[in-house]
Amino acid sequence: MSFVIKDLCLLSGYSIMLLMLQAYPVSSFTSGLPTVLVICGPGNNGGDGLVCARHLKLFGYEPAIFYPKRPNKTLFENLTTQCQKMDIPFLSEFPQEAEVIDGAYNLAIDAIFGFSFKGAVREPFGSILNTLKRITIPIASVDIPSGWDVEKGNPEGLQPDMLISLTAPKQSAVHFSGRYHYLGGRFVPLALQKKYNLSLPDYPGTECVHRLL
Ligand SMILES: NC(=O)C1=CN([C@@H]2O[C@H](COP(=O)(O)OP(=O)(O)OC[C@H]3O[C@@H](n4cnc5c(N)ncnc54)[C@H](O)[C@@H]3O)[C@@H](O)[C@H]2O)[C@H](O)CC1
Repeated sequence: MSFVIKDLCLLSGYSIMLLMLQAYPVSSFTSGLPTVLVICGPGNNGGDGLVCARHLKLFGYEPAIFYPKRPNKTLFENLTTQCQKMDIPFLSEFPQEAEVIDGAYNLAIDAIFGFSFKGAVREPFGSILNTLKRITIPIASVDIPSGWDVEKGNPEGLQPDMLISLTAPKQSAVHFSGRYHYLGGRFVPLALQKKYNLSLPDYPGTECVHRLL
């Protein structure tokens, strides 16, 4: 099972990076390399963020990672080591002021929570989300905007510029009001698509991503 999750994290992170390239190309940033703040949560959504950061670095972005709750699991330890070996900085503290983030970064990736988020947000993530709600640089959320109920969304929560649904959009995606909605990942075997009656797009050729909005 962990092998499957690892593969899916790798594919998800790679898809996320492809979508960032499409929506926010490096060439569109005129003053130096685009800096990206990647905020990673404690589960697989955070793992997607780590993989994404690594690929962004390979494609000319300057990612920095904030990863405050690191699970004691080989998969996440290995993903962390890979980022460290690529000289991607890990922040020891999260900037409290939205203006500091706006001044230091061009983009933010919200890889805090995905479909297993439940209940009231626990610290340190409550404070982090409150700060993220006040930043003005674009936020790209992985799978579900963090703090949203997987089905009902959260009108008071983060309102990202980009949503990257993985495998299939979750029900809360109908409440997304940002500019870009992409579907990343081409992971579902036909048998599962049939079993759950999923209506997924065709991915032409070797495409792994699909623009929905
Ligand atoms: N095919 C796919 O769709 C794939 C999706 N992937 C990504 O994995 C996440 C789901 O991962 P999972 O580990 O199940 O959960 P999360 O990352 O959403 O978070 C679990 C983590 O968060 C903690 N937590 C839950 N609620 C709270 C709360 N209220 N306050 C604080 N902390 C909370 C919980 O304790 C866990 O530690 C999915 O969305 C995709 O992004 C994979 O890449 C595989 C393919």
